[in-house]
Amino acid sequence: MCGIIALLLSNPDILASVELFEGLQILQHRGQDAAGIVTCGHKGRLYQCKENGMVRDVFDQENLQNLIGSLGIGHEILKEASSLVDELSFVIHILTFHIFINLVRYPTAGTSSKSEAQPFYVNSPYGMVLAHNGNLVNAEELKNSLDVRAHRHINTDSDSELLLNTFADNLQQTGKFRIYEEDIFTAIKGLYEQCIGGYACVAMIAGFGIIGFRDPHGVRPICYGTRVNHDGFDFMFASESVVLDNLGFTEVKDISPGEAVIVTKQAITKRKLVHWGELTPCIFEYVYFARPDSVIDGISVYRSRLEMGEHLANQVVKKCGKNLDIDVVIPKGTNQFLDRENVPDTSRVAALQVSHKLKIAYREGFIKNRYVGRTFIMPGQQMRRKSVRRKLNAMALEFVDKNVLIVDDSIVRGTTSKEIVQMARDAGAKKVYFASCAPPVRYPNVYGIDMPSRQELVAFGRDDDLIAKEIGADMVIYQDLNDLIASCQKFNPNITVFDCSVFNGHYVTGGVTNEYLDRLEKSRSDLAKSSRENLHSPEAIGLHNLRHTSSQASLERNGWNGVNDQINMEETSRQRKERLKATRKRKLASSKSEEQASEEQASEEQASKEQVSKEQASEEQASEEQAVEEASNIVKKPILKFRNYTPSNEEIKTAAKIHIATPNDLDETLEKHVDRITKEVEETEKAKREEEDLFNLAPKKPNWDLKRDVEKKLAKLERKTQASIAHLIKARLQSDSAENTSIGLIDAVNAQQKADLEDNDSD
Ligand SMILES: O=P(O)(O)OC[C@H]1O[C@H](OP(=O)(O)OP(=O)(O)O)[C@H](O)[C@@H]1O
Ligand SMILES: NC(=O)CC[C@H](N)C(=O)O
Repeated sequence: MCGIIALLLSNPDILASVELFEGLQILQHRGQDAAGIVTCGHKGRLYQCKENGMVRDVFDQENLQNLIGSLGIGHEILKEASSLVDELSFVIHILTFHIFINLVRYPTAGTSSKSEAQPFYVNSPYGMVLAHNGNLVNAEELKNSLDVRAHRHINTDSDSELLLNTFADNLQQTGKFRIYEEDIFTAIKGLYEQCIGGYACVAMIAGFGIIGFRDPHGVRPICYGTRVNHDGFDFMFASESVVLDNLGFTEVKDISPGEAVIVTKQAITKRKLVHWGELTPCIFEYVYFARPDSVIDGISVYRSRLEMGEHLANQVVKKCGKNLDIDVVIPKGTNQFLDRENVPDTSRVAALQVSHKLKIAYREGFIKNRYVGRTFIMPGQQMRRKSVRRKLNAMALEFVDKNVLIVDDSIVRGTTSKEIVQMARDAGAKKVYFASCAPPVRYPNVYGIDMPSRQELVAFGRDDDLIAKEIGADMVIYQDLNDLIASCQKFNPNITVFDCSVFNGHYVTGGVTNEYLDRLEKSRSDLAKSSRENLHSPEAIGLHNLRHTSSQASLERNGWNGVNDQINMEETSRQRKERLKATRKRKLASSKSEEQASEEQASEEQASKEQVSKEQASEEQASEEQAVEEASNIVKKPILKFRNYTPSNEEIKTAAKIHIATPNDLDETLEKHVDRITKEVEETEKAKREEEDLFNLAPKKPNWDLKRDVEKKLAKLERKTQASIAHLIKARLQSDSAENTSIGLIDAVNAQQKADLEDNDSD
């Protein structure tokens, strides 16, 4: 699963990267394995930073500041890695983590190399980048067609590269030197017909704008919103509405299936391009993936989870009947702290409702360590299992001598349920019942959730009793699929079908054959990935940046998604600051000419003499600032500016200019705003035209064949022209109110004019 964002800011001097970074942090629960941002600077040049790791590991103040431009797209991804064979090999791999991460991680499509981290880039027919959430089921056919028909070189196994190249190829077919919205719509319409699967995409065309589009069945979520401020209007696409809410965007809408929305500095244009699809959003978003404070396709995720709890309580009563002997309802886990980086406590909302409905006490018996990420989206079975233990801690008091009902959002591989049932027993529970808000997961997901192998699903080929036995529970109680659908549909009855493929094996897009599922299983099961581990897989060419070392070091320190989390925050931040300092100095040194460097040295020496009484630390600081200032002659870096949001990252906070929007900022309607901008543009254009007229007095160049004959006449004409220009300038200077300062200049012009006239007469 991935989180995607695209942002266009009206003020060209504000860095889009800052809010893209904030947005990706808010979407961290959708993917923990890699993150990337690409921005577009003033001259249409693209800047990028993408790397393996959590958002906080990939970006820092320096690389955010180097992501120049007021528009950009961001992406974070969940990838999948192989299971490690046994506990011993797990330990070995943790110790040699740099090798581990290069060899065994694996995404939903393609490999896990950095070069396959999104966003992807192509340079033809325009500079284009794309990021997506989802998965294509006809990737092989597409790849073949792009090669044979379109002659496009596809360098990775990532389906994002295929989507981007299909889009680019379709644009190329329009044969235009400059594109317009119409051409983009034509290209995306073609893409809808060529690409089968679930995909929500954001793209950016250098120097043009940003684009959001969603597959014709609307399987994966994507929404957009606008924000009006003093500079104009800003526009953002995001996977979940919570990002838009947090960053102050309003008028939030979902992109409908088969629709595309194009946003430039001048206009927002949207169009539904195909009508053969029907909105079938993935129901697993509501069950597990999305944050409760998001609204997807008109359905509040939080409300749908409450409703799931209501229905689940009915199932408990149905299954236990008169023997209902539960003392306490306990959710799978409760976060130790509540802050914006937290992953959602998916089971908690439903568990509260179950307790309420059954009138049985609710207790938070499992406390979560927030530094350990979401285990379901972690690489490898051993790691998932170990992480559940590290992440959750059972409070014995809440379990001892009790019959407990543990409520979780889902049981997929059974890793979590098995571990926590055992933890409950170890803590002294008498009986352990396990209730799941989702029905049994029996089929693979092919639309972007990494559940590729039927064999790995604990419910595959097992009934409820066998599942209970497998996870060690006294009883397992599942949600009914119709009840799950009703829980979501209640809040948007217009949605008649959901993608429930993991529960019923029905794939709404078509094109998912048994052969495809077999292929998928063979290539992406934990077992298949584990044998890949031993293969050497060199890095493919990709647009990745030079941060491998630091990022790998960070992974070595923090472990994969926080699994190995002996986190020493101070040490981490100290090392990061040192790295930053060194990189900045290196960059400055290499980007300056020798002359500049020696000038700088001289001025640095001067500065240090003047400050000789100050402490060494502050001297260093000053010279660094001076160097940065000089470097800004090469690339002028705009100020980081946050709006409607106070950053949590201290480093960024100190470097940023915080601007909290007042209600007045939002008073203006979009229409009024656009009118105002139009007027401003017209006035500027008019002024420009008037200015230009003065200089259009210069004669046009003669035809070369006539030049010989008219050369003399031309020379005379030129002198006369000069005299006229001088005359005009003089007239303007005389009318100038600051007469005194103009006198010298008028005399000079007079003299020049006189000389010209004498020269003229002599002809
Ligand atoms: O049966 P499994 O294969 O273990 O998968 C299901 C579990 O995975 C998820 O937890 P996760 O730790 O990923 O998410 P959370 O942080 O939201 O609790 C989910 O909430 C279930 O507990
Ligand atoms: N989880 C996802 O949405 C995966 C996106 C894409 N298929 C990739 O593997 O990069």
